[in-house]
Amino acid sequence: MAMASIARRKAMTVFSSSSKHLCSGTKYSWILSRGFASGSDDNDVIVIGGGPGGYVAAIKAAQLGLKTTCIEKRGALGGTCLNVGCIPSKALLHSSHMYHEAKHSFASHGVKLASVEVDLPAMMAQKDKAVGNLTKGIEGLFKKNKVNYVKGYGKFLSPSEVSVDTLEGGNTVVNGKNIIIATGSDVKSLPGVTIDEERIVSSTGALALKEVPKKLFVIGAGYIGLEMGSVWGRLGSEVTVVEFAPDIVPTMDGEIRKQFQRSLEKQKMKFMLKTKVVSVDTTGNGVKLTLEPAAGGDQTILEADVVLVSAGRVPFTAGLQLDKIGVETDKAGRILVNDRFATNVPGVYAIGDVIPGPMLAHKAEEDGVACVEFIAGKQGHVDYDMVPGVVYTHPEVAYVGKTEEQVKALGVNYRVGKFPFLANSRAKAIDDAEGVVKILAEEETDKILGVHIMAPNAGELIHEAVLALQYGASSEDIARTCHAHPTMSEALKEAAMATYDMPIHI
Ligand SMILES: Cc1cc2nc3c(=O)[nH]c(=O)nc-3n(C[C@H](O)[C@H](O)[C@H](O)COP(=O)(O)OP(=O)(O)OC[C@H]3O[C@@H](n4cnc5c(N)ncnc54)[C@H](O)[C@@H]3O)c2cc1C
Ligand SMILES: NC(=O)c1ccc[n+]([C@@H]2O[C@H](COP(=O)([O-])OP(=O)(O)OC[C@H]3O[C@@H](n4cnc5c(N)ncnc54)[C@H](O)[C@@H]3O)[C@@H](O)[C@H]2O)c1
Repeated sequence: MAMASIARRKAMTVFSSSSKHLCSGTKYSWILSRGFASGSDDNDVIVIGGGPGGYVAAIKAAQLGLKTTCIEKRGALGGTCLNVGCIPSKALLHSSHMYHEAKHSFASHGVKLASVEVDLPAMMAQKDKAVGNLTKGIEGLFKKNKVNYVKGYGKFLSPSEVSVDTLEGGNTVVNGKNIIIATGSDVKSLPGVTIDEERIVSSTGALALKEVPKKLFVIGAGYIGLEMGSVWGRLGSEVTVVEFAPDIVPTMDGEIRKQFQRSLEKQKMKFMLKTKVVSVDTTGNGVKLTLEPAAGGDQTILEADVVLVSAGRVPFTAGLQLDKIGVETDKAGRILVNDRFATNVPGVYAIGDVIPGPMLAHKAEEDGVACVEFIAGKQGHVDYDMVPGVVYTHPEVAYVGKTEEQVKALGVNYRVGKFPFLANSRAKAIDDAEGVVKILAEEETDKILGVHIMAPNAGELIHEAVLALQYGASSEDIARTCHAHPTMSEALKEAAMATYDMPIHI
């Protein structure tokens, strides 16, 4: 019966009424009434910003037959994610993990090495190669899909005209019926902490340090702080993370977060929670930090070689001249959009990090596709409740849906099923068994509400759970689905069994 319910729900849930961006929309009929270009030089769609939101929107628009131009100021496509974010950080996470494994784990697998050394320039070169290949790949996709690419800084002259100061030094004006703002985000600065990208670095500087700092101080225990802290910690830095909040990664399920913090502490990462940085002094050789409890109290002075500022990111709209056309933003500077990504100015849309919602590349991509589908008169679909989050440390932590704290706050009766990787045969076979799968399901219906995984490859394992949530599956649906043996995925099946019944292997 459970299997049948998967198919039944499939039809119901993908385009369910709870989906965020599905409006039949007479209210927004002006979007379509602007029409598409017809043989003039005008574009159907102009996209400002070539990051995961912008470049994906541009390609999709072209695939839908719309004449499309993408304007990007950095001289390379892929945005923050490909150039100074997701890709270079994952390259360094992988390289530093290999070094750490070679140094600390290979011998227990019977692989003996005379010596293991870090060659930082070679590590950086491998990262740069990965970035270069991928950004050039997007240029290739633009050519293949006939997206016009303008390299330069875009600013609005009117709701249908964008002036571009080109990287070659000239200026050109691009016209379009529909304009999508996909200008992304930038690092959030802290008062009294001036980023010089050498001793006080943002994530961009932390991805390109010339030597391994002896002491690295990280401000903010979020995604960037923990990922980049892991990279440099594995390469030999003493890493201390200061966090204003009482917990690391505030969006994570509390129980998983505690286990995760213990795991990072075992890797020698130190945490100072409920603490704030009062000032940073760079007049001497190193950096002197004055710290204070978040609630006030005695100050402490610490020294570090490098300080990473990773206290969040803010939407980036500088120089766009939004005020000229009257686009509304909220107090945080995020562009306000309706369920179809339309701003208050007819014909102007916004997607990705520059609008409210999770600041994640895959969310920006989904926004981009849905936005141009609406522009083309089709239905688009993005559900922010179904956007997975992954912290790419070792082990990784991945999650989708509600945390236990959120389920409790909703007053829903629920069950919890857990399964540790210590009881998973594949994890034991490869001697990498730290972690757990935790599933939350509604007691009455068994419908899955949230899935939280800490495991070496949690970022891959989570997608079965995302699909299950998206299709409204029950824990029994997952438990009765055949999983290959021996795989880490079997831990998800066992956790599902533990949710509505009993697991076999523990
Ligand atoms: C260190 C780091 C690691 C990250 N890792 C991950 C990860 O592993 N997974 C994940 O999902 N997310 C990750 N992120 C977040 C991810 O990078 C962003 O969510 C994503 O890039 C947002 O995409 P976007 O298209 O909205 O904006 P962006 O990628 O910021 O792209 C916006 C682009 O617009 C351009 N632009 C801005 N203004 C103008 C203008 N006026 N004219 C022309 N061009 C303009 C910018 O140059 C930029 O290239 C990471 C971020 C950082 C900093
Ligand atoms: N793996 C990924 O998907 C990934 C990786 C890196 C970045 N990102 C994205 O980039 C964004 C930015 O990353 P981030 O780590 O800078 O932000 P974040 O929002 O993930 O974490 C920032 C942390 O800094 C803390 N903080 C804020 N002000 C502080 C202060 N004054 N002192 C001490 N702590 C302070 C916050 O409480 C929070 O825990 C994230 O929102 C995330 O969406 C994602």
